Amino acid sequence: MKVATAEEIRQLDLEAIETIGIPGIVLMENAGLQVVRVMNAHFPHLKTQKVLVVCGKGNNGGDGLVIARHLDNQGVDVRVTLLTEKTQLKGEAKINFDIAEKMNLPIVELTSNEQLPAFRNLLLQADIVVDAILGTGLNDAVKGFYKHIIESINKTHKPIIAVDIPSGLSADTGMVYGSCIKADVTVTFAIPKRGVILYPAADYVGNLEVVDIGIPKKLISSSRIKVHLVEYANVQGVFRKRMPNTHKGTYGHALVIAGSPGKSGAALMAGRSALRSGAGLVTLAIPENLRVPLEIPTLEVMTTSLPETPQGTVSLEAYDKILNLAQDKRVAAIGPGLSVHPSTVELVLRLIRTLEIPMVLDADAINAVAQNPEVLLEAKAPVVLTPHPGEMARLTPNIHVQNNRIPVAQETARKYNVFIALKGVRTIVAAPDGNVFINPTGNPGMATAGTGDVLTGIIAGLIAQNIIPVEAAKSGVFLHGLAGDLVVKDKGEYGLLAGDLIDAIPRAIKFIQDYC
Ligand SMILES: NC(=O)C1=CN([C@@H]2O[C@H](COP(=O)(O)OP(=O)(O)OC[C@H]3O[C@@H](n4cnc5c(N)ncnc54)[C@H](O)[C@@H]3O)[C@@H](O)[C@H]2O)[C@H](O)CC1
Ligand SMILES: [K+]
Repeated sequence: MKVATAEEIRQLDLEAIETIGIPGIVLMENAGLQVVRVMNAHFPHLKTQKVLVVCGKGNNGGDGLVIARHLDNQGVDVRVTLLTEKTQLKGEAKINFDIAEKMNLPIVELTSNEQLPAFRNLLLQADIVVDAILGTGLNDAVKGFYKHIIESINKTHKPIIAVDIPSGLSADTGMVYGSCIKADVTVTFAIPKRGVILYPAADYVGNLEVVDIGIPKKLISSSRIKVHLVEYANVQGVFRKRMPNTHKGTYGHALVIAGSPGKSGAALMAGRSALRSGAGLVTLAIPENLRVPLEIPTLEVMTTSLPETPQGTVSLEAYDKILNLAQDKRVAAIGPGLSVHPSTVELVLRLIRTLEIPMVLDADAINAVAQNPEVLLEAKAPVVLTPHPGEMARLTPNIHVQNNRIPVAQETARKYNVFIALKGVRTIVAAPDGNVFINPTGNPGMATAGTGDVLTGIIAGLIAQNIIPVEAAKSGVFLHGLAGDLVVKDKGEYGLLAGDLIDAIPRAIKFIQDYC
């Protein structure tokens, strides 16, 4: 599903009105009716409830007036507060105000702080509040009178239905500036806006309902919107049923270059995750000193040892051996627990320049790249990077990563011609062609050591099976989060171990396959 900025949805709205000829008043009517439908679904006893609809001065307020009219038609006890003088209303919002006035709906104009006690009184009498104060037209942090109104609504702890987006939320960034309505249900129109998907703003959304307001689907699919929310249907094609006449060679061989003293677990987890994701074979290339300790726990994963530095990390001297090892592999995962020893860093940079198989770079491989990001432009094969926000910041030192997750990932992917999976709540996968995929799976239980190594192994395991990098990154991130969700369903969030995730991968794959 596409995910819009305020400008993109405005553009779609305009095209529906001007190019297709659907009058704006029709879109607003549909929007209002859909909110009423969702309210009826959420509140079976709506008819016995008192609803306060709080309307701002723009089209979001116009939607509110449509909602109030239809609730009144249903026999609901509805009141409207208009946070502007009626003379300020324009266009469709004014038309709907005039209709509501002629229908004798109880509308109170409230425009100043002196009237806040009257507003609080109305709030006290209400059972449900409809937030139609501000939508995608928000252009600044909410201050003054609007801020007081929003804070009064939040304080009542009554169910709040937000129209399109909770008022105060930036549709574009996922940030909340000033005050914001904390909704129980948000009914967003046509397609979700970035702000209702991304955190921290997503915390204000409650249950998200995406409703059709009559903007033609073809307009949406042909629009230039490049940001998507990943859904089950988008990843099911990656996990197809296997053909009977196949063998482990069919599912590819992954090379994992990882580990250093004290970090053998990272290597092992990446290797096991690649196998759990369906790779036919995995070879773990580790520094010599880890070979014996890893011999027993690796079981299904093969190991091979590499020349090491005096500190026991993989050294530049391993270069020729790795080139040889890469000959019959479909992918190389590089980085988990590798260290940033200068010789190791030099090795990583040389491998990026010369390997001719796709690479998944994580952890210390990303730290190596951060020393010279231009090396990515010399890569001969596709590169997937899986940075957490701290690693991303090392690649893009002048930008605040967490406040700009989509643009940072998108621009870095374009600039260096790589695929990026920027980890964190709502992992962002960005491709060099500008496409961005927001991942909905995962949970805070996964904020624990080693889950990043698991993701690296999953993506490598999928590429080993000839899944193209963008699909491997997108579906790998989805699978990883889903495995975490399944574990949490059984065991709760506390004490989840990365190893639990690895064991849940097959179940998560089956869950995706069976989902309908
Ligand atoms: N295709 C659709 O999705 C449709 C959406 N509709 C609804 O229209 C709004 C967007 O309407 P718009 O008039 O552009 O903006 P708003 O109603 O959000 O508010 C604009 C209004 O508020 C002022 N303002 C902006 N920021 C602030 C602030 N921080 N404090 C105070 N006032 C502020 C601004 O100056 C304007 O006057 C969309 O969300 C949907 O709800 C259509 O109904 C149907 C099609
Ligand atoms: K709103």
